[in-house]
Amino acid sequence: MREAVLKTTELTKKYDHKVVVDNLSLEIYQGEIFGLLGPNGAGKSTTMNMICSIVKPNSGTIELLGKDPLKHKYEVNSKVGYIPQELAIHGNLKAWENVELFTSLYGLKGKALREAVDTSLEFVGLTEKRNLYVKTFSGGMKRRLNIACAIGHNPELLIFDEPTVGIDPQSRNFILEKIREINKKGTTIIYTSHYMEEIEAICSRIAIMDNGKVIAIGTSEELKRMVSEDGNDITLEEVFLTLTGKKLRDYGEQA
Ligand SMILES: Nc1ncnc2c1ncn2[C@@H]1O[C@H](COP(=O)(O)OP(=O)(O)OP(=O)(O)O)[C@@H](O)[C@H]1O
Repeated sequence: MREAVLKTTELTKKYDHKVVVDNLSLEIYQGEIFGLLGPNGAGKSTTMNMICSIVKPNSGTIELLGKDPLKHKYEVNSKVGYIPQELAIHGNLKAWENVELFTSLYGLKGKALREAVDTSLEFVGLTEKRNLYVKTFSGGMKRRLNIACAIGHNPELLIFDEPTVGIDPQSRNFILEKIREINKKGTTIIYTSHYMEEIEAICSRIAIMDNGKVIAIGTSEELKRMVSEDGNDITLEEVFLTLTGKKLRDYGEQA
């Protein structure tokens, strides 16, 4: 039987009276690259933030690596890496200082910390830029550094929240290759993006989320067969639009 790295049961989050994550029950298995798709405001980041104990659920449970992250906060969170949508890095620190700062939060010290910083910078191709201030970095370099800050403690689960926003195809391709490489070493990955081709290229299973609920889940082929009989004549984007509709989301209730 496959081992669930993450299990959410009826997870719910409300802001004021609006339910933004609605009774979400989800299982993600060891070794997967699991893709999470959804229109703006679907509840993807809120879900990721609850999994990482950044946002507290109103109800429901989370089991992460077999434990309740609220009861075993340090133990569980030290095995998880989170690459947030908003860049977390500091422009007035050098590249290595950023990686050291974030990696030290997971308890690494001394030689182990120095080695983790070197390995992480090397992994994202920034060794030669280690002494530069981050405010001088291009968008692609910042995105790569954002990843370096989350991998030094060798997490068992890595969560990427739209890690390729606003970067060129070369940087994007580099990041996707690196995610595959990390996964091959055994790390389970959760990946959210609006880029369907990225999700299709790297994810073994995909969930489509809308209005706080998972409305479809499966491999890319299974999702395609949900809306088209043979599944060959349809793209993932067409599946997405068929299931979630074409109404713009960022105009809220007025649209
Ligand atoms: N701190 C907050 N206070 C109030 N409302 C919030 C807060 N954070 C998120 N929301 C609302 O919750 C809903 C879900 O937001 P969330 O960021 O989880 O969506 P998302 O699927 O990640 O969207 P996107 O693709 O745009 O990143 C949105 O309506 C958003 O405005």
